[in-house]
This record gives sequence, structure tokens and C-alpha cells, in this order.
Amino acid sequence: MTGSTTPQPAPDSAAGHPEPFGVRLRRAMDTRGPLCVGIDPHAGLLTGWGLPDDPAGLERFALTVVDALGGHTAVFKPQSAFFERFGSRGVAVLEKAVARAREAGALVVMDAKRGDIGSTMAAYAATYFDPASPLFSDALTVSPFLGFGSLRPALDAAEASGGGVFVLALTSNPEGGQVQRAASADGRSVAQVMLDAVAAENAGAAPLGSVGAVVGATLAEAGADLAVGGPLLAPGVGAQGATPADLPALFGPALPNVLPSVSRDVLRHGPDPAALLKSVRAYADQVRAAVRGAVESGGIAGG
Ligand SMILES: O=c1ccn([C@@H]2O[C@H](COP(=O)(O)O)[C@@H](O)[C@H]2O)c(=O)[nH]1
Repeated sequence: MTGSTTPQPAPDSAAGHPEPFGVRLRRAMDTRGPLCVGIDPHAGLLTGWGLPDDPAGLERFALTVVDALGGHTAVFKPQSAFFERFGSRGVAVLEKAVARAREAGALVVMDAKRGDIGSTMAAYAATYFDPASPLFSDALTVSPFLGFGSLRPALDAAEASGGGVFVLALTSNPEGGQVQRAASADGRSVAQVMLDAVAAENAGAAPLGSVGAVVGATLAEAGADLAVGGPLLAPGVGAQGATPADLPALFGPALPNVLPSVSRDVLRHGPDPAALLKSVRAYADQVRAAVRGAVESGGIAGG
């Protein structure tokens, strides 16, 4: 992680098309460090920071995180649920945090795990990928439980706005395998069907496609082909027990495209901005060291 360089370009490239999310993410990870910081304002964290568990406390919390880290971290991942629990006042705070994070040069992956029939998915797509929307984000987590094809409106809207989509494939929770490891009609696991569909979306994209997959860092093994040509968002580092040192064995050759995500284990260091930044820098350094070690040991190709 470097100082306060700004990885985000102007939204429009010279040709008038937005620069793709995958390109922007690759640059952000390379310049700021391969780490995503989750903004998860748990009630216990607000209390631990000496803040009230109300919209005013939520705003202080979220903006403190953004102001402390926005010029340094590659990606923020606000967890929408922790804002929605305060109703419209919480969503207003989320809007403010997203805008301020993007102004600071960080990319925003909205963790809302949206998924519905196509016509409703189009409304979700407008919420997060219409540049005029107050929740306009760089990327969105989506759930493919209604079938990969139901995600099409989000995939199309993301592409049009230079945004990205992260499709749940192998989640970090222990219950996920019940669905994700189940065999589909053609014998592939459900997770592999989703990963293959993600790979097809990214065909021809370089250096990184804009359609990613969520693969939990907590998994004992992937048991799937992770060569999707796009980013692999890996939550579960920190409070859920995974460490950066676990990543090479789990992700193998896909490791350079992995974006590990940490929420509680960074946030617990607040409200002191310097302590938050120190924690993020330590995590980013550990991830870099894990990738370097894997390259040096011949486990993955160097960049
Ligand atoms: O498979 C998944 C998908 C998403 N998440 C989300 O990431 C954070 C994890 O928070 P920690 O405090 O670092 O455990 C949270 O918002 C989850 O909803 C996930 O954990 N696993």
C-alpha cells in the first residue's frame, strides 16, 4: 500500500466509454495494495468506539473509516445491511459514505447481495449502476440463486457504467456448501457452474475482467476451477478466522486476482484514524508477502 495516490480515473475514457471496473481494480490493487476494507458498522463496534447505536453514531463511524482510509485503501466494501437497519436515515448515511469514498479515490463494492427475477434485477441495477443514483457504486455483490441468467440486467448495467459485479460462488460461511457444492444437472457443482459463467463473461478482457466471483478465504480447499479471468473477492479474513497466509494454498494460480476483504478485524482498531490505517497497512503487507512467497516458491507465475 502506498500513500495517497488516486487510482480512480475520470469516469470517461478518451473514447467516451467508461474505463472498465476490472482495469480500474487492477490499478487500484497494484498501487494501493491488494486489500478490501469492509465497512460493517455492527452495534458492538459502534459501542466500542464510544458512539451511540443510532444514525448519528452510524454516520460518525462510517465517515471516520472513509476519511482515515479513503486515500490509501484500494477498495471499500460497505455492508448495506448495517445501514439499512436504521431505515432511510441509515441509507442516507450509506449514500454519503459511498460518495465520499469515491471522491477519495477508493473503489466501492456495495455488498448488498442482490438477486431476483430479471425485471426486478433491472431496478437493483439502476440503484447501483445508474450514475445519477445516490447509491452509484463501482461494483455490487449479487446472488445467483435465481439462475445466472437472472443477473443479466445487472451485468449489462455494470458494463455500461464501467462497473463490476461479484457473483456469490463459494461463500465463507460453513452452510454454503449445502447449495454451492451440490451437483448440478450436468454433474458440475453449482459453484463451478457459476464460476464458468463468470469466466465466459470475462472472455477476452485484460488485464482483469469486470465480472468477479466471491470465494471465501475460510474454505479449506476450493475444489473448483477458479480461473475466471476476473477478480475473486475473498471475505473471511480476520474475524472469521482466515489469514493472508492461507490464501496461496486456497487460490493457487488465481492468487494475483484475489482481493481479500477484512471488516471487523480492521474496524476494531478505531476510532483512532492512525490505528485504523496501521491495521490496513499491516494486512496489505501480509497479503503482498503471501503473493511474493507464492511467486518465489514457483507456486504461481510472477507479474
Ligand atoms: O461469503 C461471504 C460473502 C460476504 N461476506 C461479507 O463480508 C463481511 C465479512 O466481515 P468480517 O467482519 O470481516 O467477518 C460481511 O459484511 C459479510 O456479510 C462474507 O463474510 N462471506
